[in-house]
Amino acid sequence: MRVSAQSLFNTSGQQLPLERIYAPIDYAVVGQQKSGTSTLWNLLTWNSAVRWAGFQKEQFYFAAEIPKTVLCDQDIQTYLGMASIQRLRENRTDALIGDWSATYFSCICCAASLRTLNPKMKIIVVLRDPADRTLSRFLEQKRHHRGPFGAVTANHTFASWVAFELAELRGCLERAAVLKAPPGVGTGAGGPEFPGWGAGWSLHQWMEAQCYSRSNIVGWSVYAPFLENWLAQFGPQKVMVVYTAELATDPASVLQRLEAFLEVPPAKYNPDNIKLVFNSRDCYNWRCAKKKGEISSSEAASNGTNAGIDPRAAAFKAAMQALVEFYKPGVQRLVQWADAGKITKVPAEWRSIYGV
Ligand SMILES: Nc1ncnc2c1ncn2[C@@H]1O[C@H](COP(=O)(O)OS(=O)(=O)O)[C@@H](OP(=O)(O)O)[C@H]1O
Repeated sequence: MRVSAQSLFNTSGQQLPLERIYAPIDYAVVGQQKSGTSTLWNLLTWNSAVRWAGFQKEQFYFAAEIPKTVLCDQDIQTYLGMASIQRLRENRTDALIGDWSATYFSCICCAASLRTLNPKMKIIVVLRDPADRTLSRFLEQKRHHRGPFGAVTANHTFASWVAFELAELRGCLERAAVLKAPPGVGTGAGGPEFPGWGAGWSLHQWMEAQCYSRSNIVGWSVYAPFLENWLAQFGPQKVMVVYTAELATDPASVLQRLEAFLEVPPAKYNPDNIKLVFNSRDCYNWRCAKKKGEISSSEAASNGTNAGIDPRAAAFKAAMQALVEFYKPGVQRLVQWADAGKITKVPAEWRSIYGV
């Protein structure tokens, strides 16, 4: 990126220190994809002390949508240039700069890369009811034929896709289980509280996490291994979990909590604006805002596709139930961490839906 000498001066003619312009990012909202990250981006950045890296919401710099594009050893200098863009644009270096790539949460090496970039970085994770996230991502791909999973889902209904991806995942997990260390070897008693990639995970845990990270629609909703990995690198004090459900019911509290976490002065938000929903199934775009009442049901939004999204159909109900069973152990782990005060309390609905 080219920087003119002029752009290094702020409006009052004072020189901006180069080491601040090109300083690493201060925080990252790492995902999860399809959990309301676009809404949060639009809401939280109404606070002028909170800015983002690059020109748009997501950079996909260290990981894109498909795991094979994970690039944890990407060029640092270019990345620092991305961090400088909003600082230069606004002629200031006092705002926080964050990376909003929702693909990082499931990227196994990204936590280590970001910690190397800035060990003081604050990490924000947005989590949605796992089965709902899966449905959301599937529907998006059905409607976006040119999306990364548009072609492979084209001939599938939701039920047939869930059966297919669950079978793939279970096969992968079985192969990973062969690597399970015998008792007393690897992590376990005496190991770190939150092990992660390069930070205490055994080969078995690494491969298991890979199974989920290579399964974008179903596997990315298994949050526990990914969250454990971020907690391993940053520790519970620097990782804040927010749930989509709270963003829906009480966005003002979520924003206040995040401002306190990021240690920025609180902004005054327009009460109507913070109720908006961005990037919904009725308008796939990071900046597209809808009022809640304007968003159609998943069933209605799937009209014209062969997605088979019908809450009354036995096949659809069975697929949702299969997902609930599959996600239950992961949700259980989140509940344990929440009960131990390590992460934000899990929404009450999750406890009843997942029976934990
Ligand atoms: N406030 C609030 N309440 C309830 N639901 C919400 C909210 N904000 C976003 N959403 C839903 O989150 C989905 C979009 O998530 P993301 O913006 O993270 O998607 S993306 O990863 O950037 O593609 C998208 O889900 P679907 O509509 O099911 O596709 C949004 O409707």
